[in-house]
Amino acid sequence: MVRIHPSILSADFVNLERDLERIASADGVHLDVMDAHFVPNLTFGLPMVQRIAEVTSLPIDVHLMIDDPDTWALQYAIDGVDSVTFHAEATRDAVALARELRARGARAAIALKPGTAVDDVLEHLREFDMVLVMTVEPGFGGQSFMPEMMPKLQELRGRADELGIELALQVDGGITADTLPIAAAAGADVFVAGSAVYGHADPAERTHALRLAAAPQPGSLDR
Ligand SMILES: O=C(CO)[C@H](O)[C@H](O)COP(=O)(O)O
Ligand SMILES: [Co+2]
Repeated sequence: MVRIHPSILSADFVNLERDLERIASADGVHLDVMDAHFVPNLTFGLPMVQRIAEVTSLPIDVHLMIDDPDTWALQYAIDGVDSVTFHAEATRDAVALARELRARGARAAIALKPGTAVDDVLEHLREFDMVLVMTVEPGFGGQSFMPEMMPKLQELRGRADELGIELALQVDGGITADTLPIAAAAGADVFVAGSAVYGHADPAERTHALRLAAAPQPGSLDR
């Protein structure tokens, strides 16, 4: 099943409740937590995630771009948070952290920066509910999609199919109505979009346009 998860990174933080209502037809909302250490940008932390969880009924997908998620990620497994994603590059023991997140009722997800290979994740694929393949360098919205990440998606989807496990494959960075079908064809099924949704006057319409872009076209060989 295709899922569209707008990122509020490009929303109006002063009118956030209004901007959340504008994406009511989405499947989830993606919250980018950045600490100005793991990535060279600073956004928000747990108090903001807690408050958003109080005002939206959308499942929340937290993307932690922070150092030391082994220490901090569990705090984000609160009511309303569907999945917590931590970066492979920042984590000491990804399997242990994923198990702890699951024990707390959150879906566990691991993210890979563009320069990070899939090998370690492939070895432990059953431990994760979702893998996030970054299609930009994490830190900022509005960057260009990296099509060279598609083999990672193909490899992950192939291994998940071999193992017979349900694995969500998320892409984040530069997703538009033009790039989404490329990622979908490579095996992605959860699509994060920040500027493609909130960089336009009508985020509801843009959310709908992304969903249409994800629908298999007649005659295509897409999954
Ligand atoms: O994790 C992120 C950046 O590190 C954001 O989720 C992502 O970049 C969304 O922005 P856009 O769709 O504009 O690329
Ligand atoms: Co993100």
